[in-house]
Amino acid sequence: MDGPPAVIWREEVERLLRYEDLVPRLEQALGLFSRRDAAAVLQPVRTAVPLSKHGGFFLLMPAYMEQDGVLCTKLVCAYKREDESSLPATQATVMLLDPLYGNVKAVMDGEVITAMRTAAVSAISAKAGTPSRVSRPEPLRGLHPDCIVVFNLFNVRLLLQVRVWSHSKERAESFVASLGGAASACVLVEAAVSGADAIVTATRSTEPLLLGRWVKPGAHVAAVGACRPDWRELDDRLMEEAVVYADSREAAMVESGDIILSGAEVFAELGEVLNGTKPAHRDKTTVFKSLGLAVEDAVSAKLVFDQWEDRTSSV
Ligand SMILES: NC(=O)C1=CN([C@@H]2O[C@H](COP(=O)(O)OP(=O)(O)OC[C@H]3O[C@@H](n4cnc5c(N)ncnc54)[C@H](O)[C@@H]3O)[C@@H](O)[C@H]2O)C=CC1
Ligand SMILES: O=C([O-])C1=[NH+]CCC1
Repeated sequence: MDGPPAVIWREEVERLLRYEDLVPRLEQALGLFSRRDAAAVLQPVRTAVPLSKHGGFFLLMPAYMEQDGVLCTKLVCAYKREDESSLPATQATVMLLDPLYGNVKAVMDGEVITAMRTAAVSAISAKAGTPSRVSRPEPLRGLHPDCIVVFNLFNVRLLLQVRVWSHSKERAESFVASLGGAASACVLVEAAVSGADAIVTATRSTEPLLLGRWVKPGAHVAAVGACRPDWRELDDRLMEEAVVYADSREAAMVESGDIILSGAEVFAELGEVLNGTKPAHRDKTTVFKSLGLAVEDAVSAKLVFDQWEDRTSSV
């Protein structure tokens, strides 16, 4: 495509990206990534530039999928500080390029892509790591449509009850309200997680806030925050007792405070489980350390761009 890049912003990305298209592409991309086949995926560990003065960091996340003809990079800034700004703590922009000439085909909002692909990968990990005994025939009703789509897609029908904790009571309550009411806010982390089959941590905490002694044996934890080597969400006990999975081994050894500081070993990548080369220990306590992969953004951006081109050419 000649000419200036397409600019595809937030509302349009929200309209164009659907979990039912995204999830199979992510499963495939995670599997390809874990094969370490350079013709399928070339993705270095991302470049991180600390923004110490502002309590944040800047990440450059390139990926090249030769066989699929996808060349992409995401620029993302994430902050741990709390302030009065209404701007989100994680801000991202994705650029899709033509690998043949290097011209930029599209510049698109990366916040929706980041939020959706991260949630979908957590659901993929829960599908792999949650004991089958918690399955039930019908998902909990009344949840936000996004949750229902993700959980239905995977047959992860374990939502008997949803409990939410935030260090801000107002945020926990507003999140519960956004889920459609079929959830409850808890004042203590322990109350939110005790007895749970699946736990998601997605905070900007730099200290452990989920303690192993609260986690039911056999539970699955998707740990999404703590993406810097000195940040933590999970304590040493949980890291020692769990079988630990990660999206990328190399990234985990460089970026994950929960893994580096606890000395835990990464048993397998999620892609290896999806490829069938490593087992999912469903009946043990499992931790999936999510850091976020450029290849997840690349397949998401390709989906958005293909849909955008289809719509534009049919007008
Ligand atoms: N694994 C992945 O693929 C991705 C990870 N992230 C990471 O996930 C985390 C959450 O990101 P967003 O949802 O964009 O941020 P957010 O600001 O929307 O949500 C983070 C929540 O953490 C809370 N928080 C802040 N400090 C805390 C503390 N000390 N203890 C407990 N809670 C605290 C905030 O009040 C807020 O409710 C960040 O660490 C971010 O870097 C973000 C995007 C992708
Ligand atoms: O993958 C991602 O986009 C991010 N991981 C940590 C902060 C943002």
